Amino acid sequence: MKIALLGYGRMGKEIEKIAISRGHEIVIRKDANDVIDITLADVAIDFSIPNSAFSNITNCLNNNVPVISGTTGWLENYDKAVALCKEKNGGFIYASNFSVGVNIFFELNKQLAKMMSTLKEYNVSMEEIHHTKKLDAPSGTAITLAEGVIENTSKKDWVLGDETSEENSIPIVAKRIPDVPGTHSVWYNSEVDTIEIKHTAHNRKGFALGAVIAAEWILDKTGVFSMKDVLNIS
Ligand SMILES: NC(=O)C1=CN([C@@H]2O[C@H](COP(=O)(O)OP(=O)(O)OC[C@H]3O[C@@H](n4cnc5c(N)ncnc54)[C@H](O)[C@@H]3O)[C@@H](O)[C@H]2O)C=CC1
Ligand SMILES: O=C(O)C1=N[C@H](C(=O)O)C[C@H](O)C1
Repeated sequence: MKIALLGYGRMGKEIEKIAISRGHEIVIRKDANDVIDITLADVAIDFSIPNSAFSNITNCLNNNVPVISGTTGWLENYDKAVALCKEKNGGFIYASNFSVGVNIFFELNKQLAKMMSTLKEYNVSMEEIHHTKKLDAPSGTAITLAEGVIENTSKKDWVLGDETSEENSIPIVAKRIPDVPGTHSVWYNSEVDTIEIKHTAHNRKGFALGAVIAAEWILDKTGVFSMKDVLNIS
């Protein structure tokens, strides 16, 4: 299939390698303000920057090109993207993390949250560690993890920082260390012990492979989907 890469940075280049190895053709490599004709592509993969993701996505949907977005930090416009996708009968997938491992980790996190929900002696908190070039904090993955806990416990929201006076908030610590592709931990601390679940990405290949698999999957479909649909995780 003919792929448009919207964003040709670290992820765009990693996706290019995997897409070509799976027999696809890259017909557009859009960086910054490049002017493109999106209709040249069968499908678009957006890994750009928080300020650009929404306009990249609307350009695809307005031109009947299905679009995968992995860009984080733009979700204040997510509902508008969903509405446009429905209006245009298009195809759209956003995932804060496209790796198979993290999508399993998301389900594990929800199961653990259910089990911990009645144990009031445990306090939940999270940490995400990423490379120093990352623009947003907390990471999209950490936000999805927090949402998984909120759905299954009495927690109401999350806060960025290591302490919160709000009993109903989940504190998320964001650390920036050179070259770290992405590490996420969820802790339940009590006076007597700690339960920890952790996902460590060793490189960006898992994110990129998941995005290409999602692009292959959405090609003949219309609707708004998630990685859970793509991977058929129950
Ligand atoms: N969902 C997932 O699995 C993953 C998501 N990400 C997210 O993907 C995004 C990109 O990550 P990286 O590739 O590491 O960043 P990067 O900074 O290496 O690449 C972003 C690229 O987008 C370009 N860009 C700027 N304006 C643009 C526009 N209007 N249209 C198209 N491109 C534009 C920049 O010039 C840059 O080359 C970030 O939001 C990051 O958090 C990163 C890894 C995995
Ligand atoms: O910016 C990154 O690099 C990553 N961003 C995503 C996020 O914000 O969760 C996914 C992954 O952790 C890498």
